[in-house]
Amino acid sequence: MIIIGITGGVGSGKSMVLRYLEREHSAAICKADEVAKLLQQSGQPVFEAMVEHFGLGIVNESGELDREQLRGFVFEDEQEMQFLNSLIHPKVKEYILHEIEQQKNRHTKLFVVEAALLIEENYDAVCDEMWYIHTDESIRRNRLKVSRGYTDSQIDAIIGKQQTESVFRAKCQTTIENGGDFEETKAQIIERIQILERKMEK
Ligand SMILES: CC(C)(COP(=O)(O)OP(=O)(O)OC[C@H]1O[C@@H](n2cnc3c(N)ncnc32)[C@H](O)[C@@H]1O)[C@@H](O)C(=O)NCCC(=O)NCCS
Ligand SMILES: Nc1ncnc2c1ncn2[C@@H]1O[C@H](COP(=O)(O)OP(=O)(O)OP(=O)(O)O)[C@@H](O)[C@H]1O
Repeated sequence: MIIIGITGGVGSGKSMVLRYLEREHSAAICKADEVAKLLQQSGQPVFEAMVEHFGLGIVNESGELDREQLRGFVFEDEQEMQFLNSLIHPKVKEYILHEIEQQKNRHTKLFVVEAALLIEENYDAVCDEMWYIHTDESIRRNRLKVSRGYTDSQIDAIIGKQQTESVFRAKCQTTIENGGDFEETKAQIIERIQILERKMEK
């Protein structure tokens, strides 16, 4: 099984690349933020620990996590973010490692894990190679404003918590440029997958 780690800054197009790999290259995919969301549901130990630390203000009327409230606590405060990360990330990794084992048992050929934080969490040790999805910041800002209604200050806060472009480039074996039409992105992916497949056949 080939394991690819997909990373890059907020709004760079990681999810879009992941969806394409699932649809067109039959990849089994895993999104770390979806795993984190599962673990943050009420009744889970992570949920209880978050409420104990941040208070009932982060619980909405349905008794679930109010993500916007929690966002207000952590993206502006390094210590609070570190606390949240230390609570969630080891459990996310445990879940993903288990998923990888299951996919190996099913003889899956291509497994792709996606997160903005793969480098911080040392997923390079787990992946055969890491891909950096690169899109210029100005394009990411425009896309995020249109698609998610993010404001510049929300985007600033998230970017401030993520790796710089030079770190992403240094730590990833492949950079996929996604600032243009997605057809151009696909062409780069196809080329890279072919190289990887030839490597794995040897
Ligand atoms: C603070 C939370 C509740 C805000 O939720 P919300 O739905 O508003 O935003 P969402 O989760 O979609 O995050 C928005 C973007 O912020 C970035 N981001 C999220 N968590 C982090 C983090 N811990 N560090 C740096 N960037 C992050 C990602 O690029 C993400 O796409 C949420 O981001 C969270 O619980 N984060 C901690 C868990 C985590 O690290 N998840 C990401 C991968 S494991
Ligand atoms: N090549 C492209 N051309 C036009 N729009 C794009 C392209 N790639 C991605 N987008 C759009 O940009 C937005 C952000 O993309 P996406 O959600 O895939 O980013 P992401 O890196 O997964 O974000 P996050 O870090 O928040 O998880 C989406 O609305 C997506 O449709």
